[in-house]
Amino acid sequence: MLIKICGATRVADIDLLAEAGADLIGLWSGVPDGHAQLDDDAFDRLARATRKRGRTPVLVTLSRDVRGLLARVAGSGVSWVQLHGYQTPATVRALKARGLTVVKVLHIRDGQCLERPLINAYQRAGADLFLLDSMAGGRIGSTAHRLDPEVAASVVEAVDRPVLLAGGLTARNAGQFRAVTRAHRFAGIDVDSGARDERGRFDADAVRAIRREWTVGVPAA
Ligand SMILES: O=C(O)c1ccccc1NCC(=O)[C@H](O)[C@H](O)COP(=O)(O)O
Repeated sequence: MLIKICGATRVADIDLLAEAGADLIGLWSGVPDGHAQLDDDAFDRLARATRKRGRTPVLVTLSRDVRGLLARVAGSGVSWVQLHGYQTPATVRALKARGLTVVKVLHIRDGQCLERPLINAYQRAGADLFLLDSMAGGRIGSTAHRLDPEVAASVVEAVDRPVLLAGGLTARNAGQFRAVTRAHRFAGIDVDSGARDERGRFDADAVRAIRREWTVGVPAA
């Protein structure tokens, strides 16, 4: 299974996350006012540092501007894109046409998956993976709001692509999601808040504990 940690802003973050066991590292571009938004130079530098450490950088974005996204991936050599906003299936198709690996986020609010009617269209457009994330307090990411395990299990059953879970995940709540982690489509987890200390800095012990607890009983890929 994959461990994705989201929101690196410094090369020191990349060093820490790579050493602690992250497989994928989320770098933000096109997230206005986001706490981990990067300018283009910083994005390229952190993408290079991530690859140099043998990890996969992921462009995490709210943007619907396909030309802008293609320019960003061309400039940085990043090949994974996480569409975290309300991008359409057409956006997924346009990115897939350029050979990118596309992760489409499905938002869960009040127990409902907002994009459920679009799941088949995203699949036909070529989405490689889905990422389930919780919405809370008007925010659509890094909410630290725990996804409901039963709702997560029902969405995982409804899709035909591998799924990453997100939304308030920590080492401590791994046990609540065993029904999901045993599912054939479960591909891994994505964490921001739960990988940080009280000052908001990434915490290597927290990342190691997340890896240890979430891989219990999950066959190695
Ligand atoms: O954090 C945001 O506000 C955000 C905004 C736009 C795109 C992505 C965003 N968050 C990134 C993530 O993918 C987080 O890792 C995910 O939401 C899980 O966060 P957390 O619940 O804090 O573990």
